[in-house]
Amino acid sequence: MLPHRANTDVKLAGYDVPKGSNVLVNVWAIARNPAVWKDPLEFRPERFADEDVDMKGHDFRLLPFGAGRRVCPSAQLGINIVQSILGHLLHQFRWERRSRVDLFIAYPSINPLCEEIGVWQERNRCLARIIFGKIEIGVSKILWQLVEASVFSNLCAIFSKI
Ligand code: HEM
Repeated sequence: MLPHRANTDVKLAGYDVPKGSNVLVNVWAIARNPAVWKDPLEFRPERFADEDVDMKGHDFRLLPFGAGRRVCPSAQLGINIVQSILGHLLHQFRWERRSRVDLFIAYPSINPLCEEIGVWQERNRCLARIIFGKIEIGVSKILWQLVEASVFSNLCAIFSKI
């Protein structure tokens, strides 16, 4: 989330937050808090199917689009884009799942599968790979490229020539 600023003195969870303070909500830590999520380091996306979790800022356990007055105004557009990209990828390419071990995400320094801490994150290793002829591409890598540069159509054009 972007930095927010307290526009009044406020007491939050027992802490005094003076007016004018810059507040950084550590969404990374919330998402990995075992008090919030069961087995938080386990890559188990179906956990979201088991629970009714709002992701547009009403459920503070999951805040991909932030929350409050500065919540992402294009949350629904973002969701639609990601779903569309994923649908195209699943439809157009043959997928293979890597070993079970590779599906786990661990804290940095414990495991080479770690993520770097930063404004955004990219997995060190891919969770799956796309096979296209002799070419293999890590999914995290390709998704990264798609989101960053919107190169999906270019990518398809390139692949169709190989
Ligand atoms: C999956 C895609 C997206 C994600 C995960 C995302 C996430 C976020 C997050 C976390 C914030 C900060 C909210 C906060 O600090 O409380 C934000 C703000 C914002 N996003 Fe997005 N966003 C996405 C797509 C988009 C798209 C497609 C657009 C525009 C077409 C967009 C426009 C904005 C704008 C203008 C803000 C600033 C809002 C403000 O400060 O009032 N976002 N987004």
